[in-house]
Amino acid sequence: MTTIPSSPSAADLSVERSPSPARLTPDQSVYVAGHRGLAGSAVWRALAGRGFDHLVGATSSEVDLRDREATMDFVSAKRPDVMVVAAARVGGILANDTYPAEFLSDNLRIQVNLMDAAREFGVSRLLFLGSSCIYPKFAEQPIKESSLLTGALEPTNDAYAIAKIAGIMQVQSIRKQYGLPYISAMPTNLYGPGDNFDATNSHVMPALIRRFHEAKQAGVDEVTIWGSGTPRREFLHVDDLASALVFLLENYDSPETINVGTGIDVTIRELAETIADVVGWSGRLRFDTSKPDGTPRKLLDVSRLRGMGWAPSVSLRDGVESTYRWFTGNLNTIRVEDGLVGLPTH
Ligand SMILES: NC(=O)C1=CN([C@@H]2O[C@H](COP(=O)(O)OP(=O)(O)OC[C@H]3O[C@@H](n4cnc5c(N)ncnc54)[C@H](OP(=O)(O)O)[C@@H]3O)[C@@H](O)[C@H]2O)C=CC1
Ligand SMILES: C[C@H]1O[C@H](OP(=O)(O)OP(=O)(O)OC[C@H]2O[C@@H](n3cnc4c(=O)[nH]c(N)nc43)[C@H](O)[C@@H]2O)[C@@H](O)[C@@H](O)C1=O
Repeated sequence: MTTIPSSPSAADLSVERSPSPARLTPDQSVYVAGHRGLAGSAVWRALAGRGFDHLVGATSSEVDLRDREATMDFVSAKRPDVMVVAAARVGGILANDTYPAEFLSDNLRIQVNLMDAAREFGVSRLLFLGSSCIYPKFAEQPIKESSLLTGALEPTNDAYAIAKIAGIMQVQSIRKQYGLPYISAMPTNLYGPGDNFDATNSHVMPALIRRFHEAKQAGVDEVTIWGSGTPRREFLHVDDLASALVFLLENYDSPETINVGTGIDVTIRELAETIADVVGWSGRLRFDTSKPDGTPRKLLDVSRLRGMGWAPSVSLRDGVESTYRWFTGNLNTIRVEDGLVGLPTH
């Protein structure tokens, strides 16, 4: 188990803090694109908790961000001061592997439309959310931001990764050509309240929370885990993500993307055992190796962000426990595309 690296010296601190960050102030209007999602809803909660009461949001049925005209019209009408780009087509390993055409097309259109509109209609500060899948499949671990584009991508999510890399390039191009302080951040695997708990298209954490819960409810004594259980993943609670993103909006102004994570990873088997223990289920784990493992390891080097003075606060055990409490308290409203055991299909 890797321990979180100690914070570098004060000298390093001066290297990363921007000379004049465009500070966030509660009187500013902030458009959180994707404000109902796992990450977007956490950012919304974090800003609201800091007294931001000019928050702007729209559902995908109100404004389909793949539609350029609708996106331009919305941003032109709202004229936000700040934009957080947390809207995207998102899914786990099987969803990415099954629908690469939509993951590429939808995400390119959403981010291009949003960032073109931001530049055109005077958004003074923007943060684009990428993902740790942008890095090479066999990047040296922990993965530094400088390893971007130094090797082949993981095939199960290369379409999504290319879209995200294009988003980083769009931020850098707007900075270079228009001089706007737009930034991008690369989070590790996220989890927490508001996640997508669909059995097939979700990420591993919500998928297993639901699967162990349903196994406990149904009294079954075996649960299937996809893959071999040997891949390692790093998991950041989404409230820690939101805290990091607000910190970056206030303190970071560089073209280089920046990793956001905990610096600690576990095997999928260890994760499954933790979730089973939290849910209170005991039985046999069966590993279905017909399902893809994906990248063997995806541990981010978070020393730059740590060196700026930010640190996560939610441990994996505490995060799984609080997420499971949220899950059981919101069974009637959680996002699934099929029915939960004992509940009608939404
Ligand atoms: N989940 C994870 O593990 C990780 C996520 N990220 C990144 O964080 C960001 C958010 O991901 P996450 O919160 O997990 O995703 P979610 O699926 O939870 O939320 C995505 C949001 O995007 C909105 N959206 C999707 N398509 C459209 C559209 N066509 N028009 C308008 N809005 C749309 C949805 O709106 P609505 O609800 O109204 O339909 C939803 O609010 C993404 O950029 C993702 O790449 C990065 C690393 C890890
Ligand atoms: C954030 C990141 O998320 C995706 O990459 P990923 O980290 O591989 O995503 P994942 O959470 O779906 O899987 C993690 C591991 O877990 C194993 N696993 C076991 N059992 C289940 C299971 O039941 N569901 C899922 N989804 N995975 C399972 C699974 O086999 C794999 O080895 C990218 O597509 C992209 O979206 C991206 O950027």
